[in-house]
Amino acid sequence: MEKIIVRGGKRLEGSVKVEGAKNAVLPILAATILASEGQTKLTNVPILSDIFTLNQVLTHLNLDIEFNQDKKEILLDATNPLNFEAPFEYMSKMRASIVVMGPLLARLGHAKVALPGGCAIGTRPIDLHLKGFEAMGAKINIESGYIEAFADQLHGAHIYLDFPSVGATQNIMMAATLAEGETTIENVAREPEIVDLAIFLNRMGAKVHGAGTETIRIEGTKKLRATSHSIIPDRIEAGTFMVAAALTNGDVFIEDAIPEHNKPLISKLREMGVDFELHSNGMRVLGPAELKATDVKTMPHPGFPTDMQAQMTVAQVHAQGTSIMKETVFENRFMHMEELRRMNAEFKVDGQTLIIQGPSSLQGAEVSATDLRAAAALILAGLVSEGHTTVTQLEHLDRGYYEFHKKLQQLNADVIRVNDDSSSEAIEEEFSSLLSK
Ligand SMILES: CC(=O)N[C@H]1[C@@H](OP(=O)(O)OP(=O)(O)OC[C@H]2O[C@@H](n3ccc(=O)[nH]c3=O)[C@H](O)[C@@H]2O)O[C@H](CO)[C@@H](O)[C@@H]1O
Ligand SMILES: C=C(OP(=O)(O)O)C(=O)O
Repeated sequence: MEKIIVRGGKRLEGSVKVEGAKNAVLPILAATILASEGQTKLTNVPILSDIFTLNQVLTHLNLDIEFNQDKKEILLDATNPLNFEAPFEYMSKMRASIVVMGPLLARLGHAKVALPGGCAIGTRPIDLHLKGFEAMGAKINIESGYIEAFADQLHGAHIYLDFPSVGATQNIMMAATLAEGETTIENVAREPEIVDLAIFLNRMGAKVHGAGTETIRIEGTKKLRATSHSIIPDRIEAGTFMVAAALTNGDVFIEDAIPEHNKPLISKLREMGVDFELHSNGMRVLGPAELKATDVKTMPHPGFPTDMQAQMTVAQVHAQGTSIMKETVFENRFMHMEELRRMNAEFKVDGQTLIIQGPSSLQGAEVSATDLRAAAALILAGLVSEGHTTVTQLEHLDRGYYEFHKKLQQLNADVIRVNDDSSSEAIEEEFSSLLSK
């Protein structure tokens, strides 16, 4: 096991490049199941544990996969006879693998997947995915922890989502590409990752219209073929570096960050006193000497993203004045706050709302990452804490950030990643070696 140790106090400066988006590549990998002809080539693929997990699922389903990590490129071939079952062993590792269900149902008329269950941030049901499949003619059985869906031929349908769920929009959209007739889905998710998936599907020969708006219309086709696609940059990784620059009075250029994808975050950080220079190949972020308090409410896109909530709370803890954070997307996404409390953060929790009294003078402590974005938030907090902050349970970080400590080092931060049992001499030596880099 490894841990990250942060020695606070450094101003972040320099340039950092973001990877391809985890939340875009996962559904696109699942969509390759739909191609009954040719070999798919995906580029700008991030090297993350979630990608390896989904590749295991796809390999189990009998796709041929080659991941060239040097080139950040994956080749996939789904022309073999495919299996219809994604077992618990893989589904339990990553709930996002539920997105194989729509493509399997569309391509094979049969899908059996282990129920994904909840996770640290909430219960995360999949009722909306299943309602969509049923509306398209699928029969659903839930038994012994597995969901099984059958449909000789899916047909088009008119579906209204009670909530603009990202996963349900993706699953239903993929299922509809090979359905007979036209499917309309209303109140869909509008995230940039939905648009990237629609572009990919249309390159495969699908007819998806309206992605990025509230209504998506899909004309079913008989067959889809493999294609090539470059994954969009990760707006949440970019956002995490924006907060890092904001916190440390930094001057950071975030290469490949797309301002359009991060409007609500940029707007809130501007309110807090952060300056931005927006360029065609990225953005320069200039953190102020002192951040101002601000109120934030998470919402489906184009609202403030829940995946930036934890990182933003660190900026609020560090800001002058009282800030509010209201989480409306997940019911249990404040677990990182109790870890921040050990670092001296001052706040109150009132249900789904945080009242944050800043600025807290943060003190380094041993803290544990409870989920992916909590891991990033605790490391960010370490950057502005006195002394050393040790963050454990890095398996959460590795789901969504590639070499996060190295990218922070490149920006001048004192951050190291060491084995759990490293001696204090070894740790000091590792920090000293940063000076010579
Ligand atoms: C791999 C991936 O892309 N993950 C993202 C995706 O997750 P995911 O696709 O799981 O998130 P959803 O948009 O589906 O979930 C949002 C809310 O809707 C609820 N819900 C969802 C489906 C359903 O059938 N019934 C239901 O009640 C969920 O419990 C949650 O409270 O979008 C989330 C919201 O932006 C992000 O935080 C995740 O990073
Ligand atoms: C919650 C997240 O991912 P997932 O939906 O895969 O758990 C995230 O990316 O912050």
